[in-house]
Amino acid sequence: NQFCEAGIGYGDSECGIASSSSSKILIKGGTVVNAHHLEVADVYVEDGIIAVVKPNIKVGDDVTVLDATGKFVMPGEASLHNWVYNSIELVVAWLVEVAFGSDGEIANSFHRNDFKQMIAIVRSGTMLSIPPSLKVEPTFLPSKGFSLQQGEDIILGGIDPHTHLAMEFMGTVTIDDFFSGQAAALAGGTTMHIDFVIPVNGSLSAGFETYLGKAKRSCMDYGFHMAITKWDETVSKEMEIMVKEKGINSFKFFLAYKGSLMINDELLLEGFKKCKSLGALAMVHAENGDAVFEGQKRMIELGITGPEGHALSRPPVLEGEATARAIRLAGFVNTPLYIVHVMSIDAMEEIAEARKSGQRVIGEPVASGLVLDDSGLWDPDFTTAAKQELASLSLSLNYFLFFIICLFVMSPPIRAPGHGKALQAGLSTGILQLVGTDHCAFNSTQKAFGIDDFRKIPNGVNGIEERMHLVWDTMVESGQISVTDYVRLTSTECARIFNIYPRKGAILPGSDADIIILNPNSSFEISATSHHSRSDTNVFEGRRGKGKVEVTISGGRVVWENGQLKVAPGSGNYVEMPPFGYLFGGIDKADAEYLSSLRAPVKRFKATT
Ligand SMILES: NC(=O)NCCC(=O)O
Ligand SMILES: [Zn+2]
Repeated sequence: NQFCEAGIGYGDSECGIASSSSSKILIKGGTVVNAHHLEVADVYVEDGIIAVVKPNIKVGDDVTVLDATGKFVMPGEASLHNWVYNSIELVVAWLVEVAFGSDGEIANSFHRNDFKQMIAIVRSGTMLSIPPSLKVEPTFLPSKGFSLQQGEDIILGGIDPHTHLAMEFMGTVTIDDFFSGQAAALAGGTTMHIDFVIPVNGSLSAGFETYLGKAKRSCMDYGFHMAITKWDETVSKEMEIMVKEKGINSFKFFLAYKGSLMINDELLLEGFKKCKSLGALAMVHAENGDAVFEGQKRMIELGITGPEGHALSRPPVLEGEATARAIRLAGFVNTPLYIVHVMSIDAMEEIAEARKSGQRVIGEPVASGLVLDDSGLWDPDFTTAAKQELASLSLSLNYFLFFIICLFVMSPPIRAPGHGKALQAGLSTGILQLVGTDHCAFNSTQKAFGIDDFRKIPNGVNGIEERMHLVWDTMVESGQISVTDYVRLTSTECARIFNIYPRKGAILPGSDADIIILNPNSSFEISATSHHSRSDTNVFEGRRGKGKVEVTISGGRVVWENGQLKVAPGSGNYVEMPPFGYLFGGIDKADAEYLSSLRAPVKRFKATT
């Protein structure tokens, strides 16, 4: 039903089952964009797979035809089924949430906001009418050598390499689960994401099973990375099982979050060695956790307990230090390294140096780090905008300001103006390789855990729904990157790094039919009142830009069209990712060359007396 499909259901019992019938789709007249090439062509999809990409495909009447003339078609996926709108169910669920979730004035105030959003979603719900199907004529088989025309566009569905759905973190759980987070993703043109499994009491297998359970309500394809939070023989053996039997080919090490997820350099080295032997990619959250801990103490001693203390306690230099350390240790082991959420010039410069010297280091900026800055924390005019909202929500000014500022709390912090622009330049010049989100959303009630102490504000911001629009507007519209670069940075490079290309990340015959149609002449506006995340806030609130994802096709089914989502829990699939991706090519040769260059051990003869 619509309640479920809008991503705001609270239990399986309320949610409908996705249609399992396959569909045939022809996307007509768009500009098909791959990372390597752009062409005006039609795309014919059957049984969830791209079957033909060529101009002027003729089809029969059992095929759904989508007109993409004047638009870009890029990698994405869709699921057709009827959905029923039930506002009573929605309001009851909201009342339950208020009854069980209210904790004081702040919580209740923001539940009122929840309600406003829910009503807005309910009011906007309508059924999608699907155009009559047309039959495919057997003469239209994959072919090469057709001529290009000017003017229309189709684009690959985005892949988000970095999300945290249903994650237990800092005493709470992220507000978006695998259903609501993925519904939001699809509405924004992302058709696959890779989430981080957190081990349960250090057990990788238990963590994996737990996350498979969380992902049961998935409505699009997803893969897993896995965090390593301790080290012993069991962890080492389990890493092997994860890679060889469970489809995981990347492990993340946290150098921050002292006392919880953080590991030390000894463990990092063991982890890097193991990753290398398995052909698995090592990933690092790069901040010096010991120094952050010291910085936090310093802030509290200075009486700085508000959210600005978060940024002040973990400055860019601590991100730069940890990035440099991780890079050097990965270089020492000679294994490829992926730095997640690069937020500062300091970290980016370390990556640039390493890449210049030939080291295999991948840098991932995230949507928030690229387009936001920390000025909201310091700008005196900021209160003006806040007061206007305040009037409509009848909140106290202090609480309202506090929430707005808390929203921006993530780690590493969103930096001062200048860092984001530099990260954009890093992306356009190849220093950084792909864009993620680190979608780790909380609602205002959860952010309020840190009302008296910034160290208790759950770290994380949204982005899974906004990334494709923000990168298009910020990077393509401004002329910093081309349309093919856009596909590379938001989809193809992720698929290549995690070794699932060209099944994902390409519009080619045989690839999964994960496709979006993006209209470059349309525009978007971001707001918590219209987004599909369960959060009652949006860190990009009020942002407008050009370029709109008008259609999302996931696994060959239209899931987003005319501003309506048509998804159901349980329709998404786990994508296994094999080890030894392209980053591992030649590592063995480099090792052999290193060994042969040692001229050691030196043979020494003991002097006889
Ligand atoms: N980044 C953040 O603030 N939250 C998510 C956990 C992490 O990736 O560090
Ligand atoms: Zn992180």
